[in-house]
Amino acid sequence: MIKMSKKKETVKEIFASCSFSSLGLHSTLCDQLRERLGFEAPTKVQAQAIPVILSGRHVLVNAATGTGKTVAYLAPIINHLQSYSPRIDRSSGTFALVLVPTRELCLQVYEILHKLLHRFHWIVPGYVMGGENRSKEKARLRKGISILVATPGRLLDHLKHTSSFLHTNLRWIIFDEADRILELGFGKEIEEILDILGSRNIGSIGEGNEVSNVKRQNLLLSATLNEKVNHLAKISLETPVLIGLDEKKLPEDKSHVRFGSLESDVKEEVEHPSTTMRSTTEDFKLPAQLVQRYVKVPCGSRLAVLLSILKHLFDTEVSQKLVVFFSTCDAVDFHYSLLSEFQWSPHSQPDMELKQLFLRCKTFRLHGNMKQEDRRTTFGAFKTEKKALLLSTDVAARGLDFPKVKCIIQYDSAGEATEYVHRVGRTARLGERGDSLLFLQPVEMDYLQDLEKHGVSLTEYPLLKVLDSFPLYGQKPRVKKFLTTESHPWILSLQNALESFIIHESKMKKLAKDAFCSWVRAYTAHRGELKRIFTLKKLHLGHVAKSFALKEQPSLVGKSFQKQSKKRKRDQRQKGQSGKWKFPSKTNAK
Ligand SMILES: Nc1ncnc2c1ncn2[C@@H]1O[C@H](COP(=O)(O)OP(=O)(O)OP(=O)(O)O)[C@@H](O)[C@H]1O
Repeated sequence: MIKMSKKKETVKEIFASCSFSSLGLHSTLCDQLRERLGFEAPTKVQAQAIPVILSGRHVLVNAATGTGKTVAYLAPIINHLQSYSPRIDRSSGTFALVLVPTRELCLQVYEILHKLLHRFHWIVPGYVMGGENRSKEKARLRKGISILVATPGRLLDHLKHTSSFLHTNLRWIIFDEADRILELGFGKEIEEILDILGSRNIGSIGEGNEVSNVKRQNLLLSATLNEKVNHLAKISLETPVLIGLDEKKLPEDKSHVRFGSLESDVKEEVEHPSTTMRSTTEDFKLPAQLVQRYVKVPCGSRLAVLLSILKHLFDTEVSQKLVVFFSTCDAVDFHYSLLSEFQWSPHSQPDMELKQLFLRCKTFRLHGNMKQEDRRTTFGAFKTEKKALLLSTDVAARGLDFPKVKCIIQYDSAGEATEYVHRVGRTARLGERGDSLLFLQPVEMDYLQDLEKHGVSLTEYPLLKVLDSFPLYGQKPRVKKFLTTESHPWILSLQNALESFIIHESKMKKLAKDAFCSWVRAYTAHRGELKRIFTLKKLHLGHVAKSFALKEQPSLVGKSFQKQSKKRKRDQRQKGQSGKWKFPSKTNAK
């Protein structure tokens, strides 16, 4: 009963009490929303944004994760394009450009677009993104794409080198997940794109400029706001309508919403944030129904605790879908192989043979070093599963919409609070219930205060209670005796089993060593204030090794470490030269 009314309350908080048609959308489009996507009524963000976007104003949307921002911008654009008379066709080139930070998000937006355009066959959707075949993309651009979804690096490439890419009719530029685009280091590319398209704010965008005669309308969407987003808003939006922003976040003079002086550059803004929209702690928008917890785990027991919690979650809930975030690609690979191969039955005596896979659920992995095709397959497969586990780097943290994910585990801390918010935003979407769990070592507990400063507060996860619930050799541990995690018999036995598994499998040992080295490197890459909390000096590297089930600490000056450093530098050089994928300093991180 209580559950029902809570659900109703959440529905009320998320959805608006109007219909799509009352917002001014064409009836065929409303039918598509209902039939193809199953959307009966608009979310609040959609109800606010759609009429404003239909009116032609520039818009900045700052709304919580999973509140329906994608349709909020796609629907009004389609609505405009379907009404053009005479009808547009492929030969008119591109009318709308949706910029997204990652390839997965590119495909996700394209999929929704494709569904919405089902009955508007003359409006052609398409995408271009890193990792895809350039010549095939060129051919598609030559034929004409009306609404183009793109990652910035590849788009810039085509703008410079694909002469048949027609964009003189361009009317809309949309920055989806703008904060992420900028964090990935695409700021320069974005400015160049705006310049080439004649869409940089120099008073009146798109009017009378040399590139286009079409009146431009730019839209910027972001679940978090910061100085960089602020700068992008300043250079790309003209007197925008702000949606989802609290009064207190607006600049003093609300009648003329401005974003700092046009002469100022990013640096100036960082130094004088008061001249711009305030980027404060309140900028984080989290779904109200999200239950956020942390678990305090000594370094050496981290792996055993992670596996125990996963087992507990998958054993107690039939349809469990879960994402675990790691700091590096190597860590994802190691844990993925471990979970796919590690067999252990707690019911059998240590020397007996009876074994079964420790975690019985489908496990997937996703990170930036995987082949594009594998990334695509994982993305599609995890979406449709009902019971599954995804191990991922931050490549999955932004914008991706995996239906029915019940829990997010941040095994390695996200570092920046914005990243924390985006990771947990993969659950509790659109009013659904969701849990998040953050792993912290005792020396990292100050991170909670850092999150608190951003209005994010977490409660403690009852770890010992969960560990006590596991029967060991058919018996439950005698609860009162074991007051610490590391001395808990379940953890001790599991850790032993993990270590002896790794020591006997040379492939696993290699993966564990590589993961250890990249983990250490990523740990040292925390920046600013976070460096004080996540300090390698405070850690015992032997304990870190244990968290990769290694009995001994691998050498950090050994071959493997040097090889990885060289590979990293080589990768960075290549990425820098091609201007494709640039990541923040966290190595092996995506
Ligand atoms: N009006 C609606 N009715 C029902 N479901 C909806 C509606 N609008 C969006 N959804 C669903 O809600 C989920 C979240 O939507 P979407 O991915 O657009 O959110 P978002 O705000 O962009 O999230 P993020 O900030 O994480 O990118 C998706 O599964 C989408 O299909």
